[in-house]
Amino acid sequence: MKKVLSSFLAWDASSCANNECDTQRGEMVVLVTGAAGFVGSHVSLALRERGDGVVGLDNFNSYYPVALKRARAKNLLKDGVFVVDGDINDSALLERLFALVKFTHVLHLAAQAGVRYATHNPLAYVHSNVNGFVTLLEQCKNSNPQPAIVFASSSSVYGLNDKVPFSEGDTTDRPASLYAATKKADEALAHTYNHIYGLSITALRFFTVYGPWGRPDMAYFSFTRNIVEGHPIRIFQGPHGEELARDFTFIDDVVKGCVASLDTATPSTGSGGRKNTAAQHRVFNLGNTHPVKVGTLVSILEKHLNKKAIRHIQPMPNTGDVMYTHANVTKARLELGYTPTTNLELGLKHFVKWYQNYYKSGSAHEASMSGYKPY
Ligand SMILES: NC(=O)c1ccc[n+]([C@@H]2O[C@H](COP(=O)([O-])OP(=O)(O)OC[C@H]3O[C@@H](n4cnc5c(N)ncnc54)[C@H](O)[C@@H]3O)[C@@H](O)[C@H]2O)c1
Ligand SMILES: O=C(O)[C@H]1O[C@H](OP(=O)(O)OP(=O)(O)OC[C@H]2O[C@@H](n3ccc(=O)[nH]c3=O)[C@H](O)[C@@H]2O)[C@H](O)[C@@H](O)[C@H]1O
Repeated sequence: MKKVLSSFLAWDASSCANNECDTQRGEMVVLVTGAAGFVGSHVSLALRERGDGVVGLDNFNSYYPVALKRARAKNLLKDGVFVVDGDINDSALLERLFALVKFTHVLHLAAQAGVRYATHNPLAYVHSNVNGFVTLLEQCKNSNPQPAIVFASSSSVYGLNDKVPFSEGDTTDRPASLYAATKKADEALAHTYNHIYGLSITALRFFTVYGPWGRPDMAYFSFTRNIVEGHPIRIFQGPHGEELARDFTFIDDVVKGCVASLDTATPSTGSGGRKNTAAQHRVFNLGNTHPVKVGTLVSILEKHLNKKAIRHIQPMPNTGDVMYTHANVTKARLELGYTPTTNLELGLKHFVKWYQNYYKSGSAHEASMSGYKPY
């Protein structure tokens, strides 16, 4: 594997041996799990572009079109990021990878995402989000040096809370979906590994992230496809006819939040499974702070696509949705310098341009969601 990896990597892993990298200067060596995914591919590119060492890991599962994941990985390779094809549950693979590369940081984004699909395939969430996370944490715990970990949690952990905007200190004990419950479990596991082993861990609660190279299972993407193809779209509403709203967050803002989290992550304090002193344990909201109704999102898409949607308004199915999300990002602003700058109007313009130029005509337009038809 060393030969295969080194021939693909555009950086010199030996320069970061013995943990001599200066993270303040951006000289990090980062394992990005879920690198062929939407968020992972964007952050990997951003890290690579500023000179950090990046190795990806992704199992290229077929939750949504694999061709899209392969196309993202192909782009990454052009910039010197090789994505290892493997599962985070494969502890032997992780051990080999960590023996080969002295990672200073792990950006853990691999997960079974999607709120509603959890009612169809709950065990996929347990496999990737719970078992997989523990397998990765065990590897980090046993590594020497122990890398600092930044991982994707979710706005969904706020569940049925109705106090808005959501702040990091709010309770998260009423998850509305199994997906949310697994992300809540991840946050609890992070606390434990920090407490016992001194692992430095940061949880990032993303709020409905969208943009070019996005996820075809998400509403903005499937709505676009259906509008373009002349199919109806379903817009969910609450039990009393209320419109649902989301704090839609543009990918470039989320990338900046991820990079700032890595840059401010302190090293873990344990080594080879032994704890020395307490290390960093942080939680941040990465949202946009301006919730928008789903119907408004559709109107913006109609404008950019210059085509009317066929709207079917329907009661929200009982599959784990919440009515409303809204991030308070004061903590992220103060500690990470995080300030979202792209509004939904502009962000969807970027997405539609990508969809029309690449996706519609590209090779990634294949259906492979294992028979699951979300919309
Ligand atoms: N996109 C959003 O709106 C959003 C919102 C909140 C949280 N998140 C979280 O952010 C992270 C990234 O989300 P995304 O939108 O890029 O999703 P994505 O599905 O595009 O990316 C996840 C990647 O992880 C890979 N993966 C899944 N299970 C794996 C496993 N067991 N081993 C190795 N690879 C595996 C998948 O193949 C995929 O490429 C996820 O943890 C997700 O739960 C996303
Ligand atoms: O921030 C998160 O924590 C989550 O963000 C994302 O979930 P959601 O906010 O549910 O995004 P998305 O599916 O785009 O639905 C958007 C809106 O459209 C509504 N919606 C959806 C489908 C449909 O057919 N009709 C409809 O009205 C729907 O009811 C909702 O109101 C990620 O997928 C998830 O991984 C998770 O991490």
